[in-house]
Amino acid sequence: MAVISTQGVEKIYNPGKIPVKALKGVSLEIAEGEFTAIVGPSGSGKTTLLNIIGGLDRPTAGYVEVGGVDISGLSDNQLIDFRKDHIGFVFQAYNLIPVLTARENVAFVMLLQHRSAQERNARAESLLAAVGLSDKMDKRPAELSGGQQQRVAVARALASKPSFILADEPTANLDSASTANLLDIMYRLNQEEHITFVFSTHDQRVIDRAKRVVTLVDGKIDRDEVRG
Ligand SMILES: Nc1ncnc2c1ncn2[C@@H]1O[C@H](COP(=O)(O)OP(=O)(O)OP(=O)(O)O)[C@@H](O)[C@H]1O
Repeated sequence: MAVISTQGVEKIYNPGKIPVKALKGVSLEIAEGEFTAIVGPSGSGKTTLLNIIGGLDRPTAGYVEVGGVDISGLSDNQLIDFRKDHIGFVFQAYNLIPVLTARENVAFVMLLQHRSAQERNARAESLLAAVGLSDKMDKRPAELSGGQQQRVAVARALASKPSFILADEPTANLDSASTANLLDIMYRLNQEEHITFVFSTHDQRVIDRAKRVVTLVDGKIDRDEVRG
């Protein structure tokens, strides 16, 4: 079954007098368990597409279904609830909360879902252990390296038990050791927990690990390659 389905998605930004056509009819199906990279030149529409799939932005035209729900039919409030329950984000715009520890950052998402304190703590600890941060649970973001912060972001994205994880440039600004580490974690979660990952990237090391590579050029899908 498709977890994500877009049909003829168009996005026109109109900040000034000249409209910018960021997406020009994108039709894409992502099945459960995929580990898919969205690649393409700067400005080709990767972030715009992820924002639309994640319900952070609405398309100008076209249809978006996530987990069988037509998200274009949801009100803004319904969309907020839908995102919270179904989608894990590892976005740069979704930074960690600086005054909270790693454990509290992960647990916070579950507080919004009204889970018990016991469940929040237990799950936060097991997720942070899964991303190799057992010894950093009580550190605040400023006390962690960029790679460690990204791993907290992955743990936080998983906390809500989402249908899938969207990651916008998850390895941007990471050194090679942190990139390899984060990729291993994402890959393992995909293989062992069957969590669907869709991520945009410029990073060849990340592209090399993807099982499917969708290339956007100028707002359209130029290539869609599934690897064996
Ligand atoms: N909020 C906005 N208002 C106006 N134009 C925008 C906005 N966001 C993006 N654009 C434009 O839409 C096009 C696609 O941008 P987008 O950020 O989706 O590309 P991208 O492939 O993610 O780029 P990069 O790899 O540089 O992050 C670009 O021409 C960009 O300038």
